[in-house]
Amino acid sequence: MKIVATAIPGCYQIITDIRRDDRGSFVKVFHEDIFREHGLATDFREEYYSTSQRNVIRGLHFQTPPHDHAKLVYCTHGAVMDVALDLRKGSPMYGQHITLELSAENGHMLYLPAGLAHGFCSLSDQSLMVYKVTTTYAPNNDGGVLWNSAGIAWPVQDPVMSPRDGTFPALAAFDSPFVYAANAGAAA
Ligand SMILES: Cc1cn([C@H]2C[C@H](O)[C@@H](COP(=O)(O)OP(=O)(O)O[C@H]3O[C@@H](C)C(=O)[C@@H](O)[C@H]3O)O2)c(=O)[nH]c1=O
Repeated sequence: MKIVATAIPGCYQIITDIRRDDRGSFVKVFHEDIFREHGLATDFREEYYSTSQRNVIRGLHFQTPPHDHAKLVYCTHGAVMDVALDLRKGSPMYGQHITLELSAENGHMLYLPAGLAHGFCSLSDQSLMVYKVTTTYAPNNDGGVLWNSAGIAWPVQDPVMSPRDGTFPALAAFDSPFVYAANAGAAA
């Protein structure tokens, strides 16, 4: 696997080696030594997945301190436009985002340090997204920023969304509890 820096400090695109043969494919998604060498968290505590139909947008989500976490995401079926938004006060990229395509075809993953919001738009009829996070689910610390308030060029204007995702504050009104630290890649 190749770990590639993005414009957001501590946030990495991870390019996996997809080994294809007559049976199908084989993809390694986690290697503790390689993650550690690059300063990425390795202490994942929970793992989950979701499926989304075409034009679904989920996000932009995070957990607040002290339950904030680093997150590794990848798509094992279909394709998504994935987004990471930097919410760390003092970060040179505060309020800015990156987008990249994650798909079963390209096998790319995204690693988000704590303090970033995450979201995606499903580009295929079915997208299966898998997550690993370094803290467990804390419903009272589960928050978000409004999907269309951060200048993201979403491919749909009228997405399928959860009611909750429409209630989050706009980025401009969001008082961030996250603070930028130089060792941004590590878990909280
Ligand atoms: C995130 C989460 C949700 N839930 C529950 C709450 C709810 O009943 C149901 C669905 O939750 P949500 O609507 O929040 O699911 P969803 O909108 O898919 O939330 C996800 O969005 C993407 C963008 C992320 O980055 C993820 O970390 C996560 O926040 O599952 C858990 O039990 N554990 C969890 O860790």
